[in-house]
Amino acid sequence: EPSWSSRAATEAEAVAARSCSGHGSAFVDGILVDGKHVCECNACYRGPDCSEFVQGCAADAESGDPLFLEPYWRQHAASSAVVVAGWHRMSYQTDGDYFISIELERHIRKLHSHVGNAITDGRFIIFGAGSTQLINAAVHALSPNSTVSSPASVVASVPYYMVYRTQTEFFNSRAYEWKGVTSKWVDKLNSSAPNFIEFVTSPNNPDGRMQQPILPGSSVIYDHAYYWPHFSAIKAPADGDLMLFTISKLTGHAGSRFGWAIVKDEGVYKRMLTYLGINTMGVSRDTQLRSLKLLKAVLGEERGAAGSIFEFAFRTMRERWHKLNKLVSSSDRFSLQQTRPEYCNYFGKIRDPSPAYAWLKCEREEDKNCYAVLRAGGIISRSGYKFGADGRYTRLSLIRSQDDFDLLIRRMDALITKEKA
Ligand SMILES: C=C(NCc1c(COP(=O)(O)O)cnc(C)c1O)C(=O)O
Repeated sequence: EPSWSSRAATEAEAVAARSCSGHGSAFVDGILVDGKHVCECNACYRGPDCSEFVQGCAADAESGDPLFLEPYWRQHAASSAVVVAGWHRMSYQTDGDYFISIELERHIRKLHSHVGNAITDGRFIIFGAGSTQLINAAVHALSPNSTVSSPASVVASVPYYMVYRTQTEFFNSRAYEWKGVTSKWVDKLNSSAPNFIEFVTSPNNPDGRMQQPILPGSSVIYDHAYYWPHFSAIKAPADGDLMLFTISKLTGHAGSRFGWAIVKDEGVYKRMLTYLGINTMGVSRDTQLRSLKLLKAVLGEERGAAGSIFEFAFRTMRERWHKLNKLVSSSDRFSLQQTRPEYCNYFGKIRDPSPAYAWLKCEREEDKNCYAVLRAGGIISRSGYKFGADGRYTRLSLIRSQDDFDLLIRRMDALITKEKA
């Protein structure tokens, strides 16, 4: 009698065996045509096995969809797969308090200690459905009770990740309000800014800069989504009062919707827990199971070993940055953010830049809308306007699939070559 899990394993193996020419994937929960799971193709590929390139297709460099890590997980299939029993954690309750898995929290602390990118001792950890859910949970927790106090002012430095603004405006709470660019307030305020909540993204999305708070006395939400060896030298463990991390940019599993916050103050932590309890009663237990499996795979590898996730991710991002930088440096029409090699505690050496995004500037006077210039060249980017910046800038995502990146380079090369003709 086959074991109860063998049917699930057989089904997963059969779907994994489906060839999509390396330009797509079939999924166990994908749709079936003639009893077979269809191939879901990467952008610009089509056909039953995704083998057909769509001529003239625009390169998609718009979102930070972290598929650059998919090849790594295909190479580590056995250590990262998990079977979910039909009776797995059916209860609302988990073994830990507040809908949090004890083992997953323990592995997160172990991971930060291994990488050396954050202090977790003496801090509280809370889970969110992506760090996206924790962004507003943190704003809520840091805002004063609106019945007794004026609303908190939420600010961020340009260029900033737009969700800080779009969420704050969307929730339209009496407890807080979006007040725009941090630097605008530095001169206006007297010595301290007790009622300000400042987002500090470090490394920054879109330009990769390491950032520090600039408003004295503000409450700070440090967003360290990209503070991993993939994208940044690890210079010291982050030690902020409230820090956000996400599995999306660590393992690439944006679809699992798992992020966490590391919080120093117990009152702030409790208010975030209340938010998560009321909002969703915690993060899916299936997602917590899978996230634990992925972190165990990551922690099972030797520091910086060839083929380990941090080595694979850094090598991939460094090569992509090097290729794009070389191309753009040959043009006087475009320029990129300044980067330089830095010493990394994780790898124990000086390492080349490997940012997740290119912050591209159109240098010609007439090119006021850089997004449009690239779009005309068959490249979909994310306009600087969306980061509160000038339209002369636009962001290129470098963390997407190899197909997306290869096409981006092809289109960028053609655009630059044409400019020289
Ligand atoms: C996907 C993109 N950003 C994800 C992101 C997030 C959201 O990550 P999730 O944990 O996947 O919800 C949070 N913080 C920063 C600074 C981010 O850049 C993007 O910018 O295209």
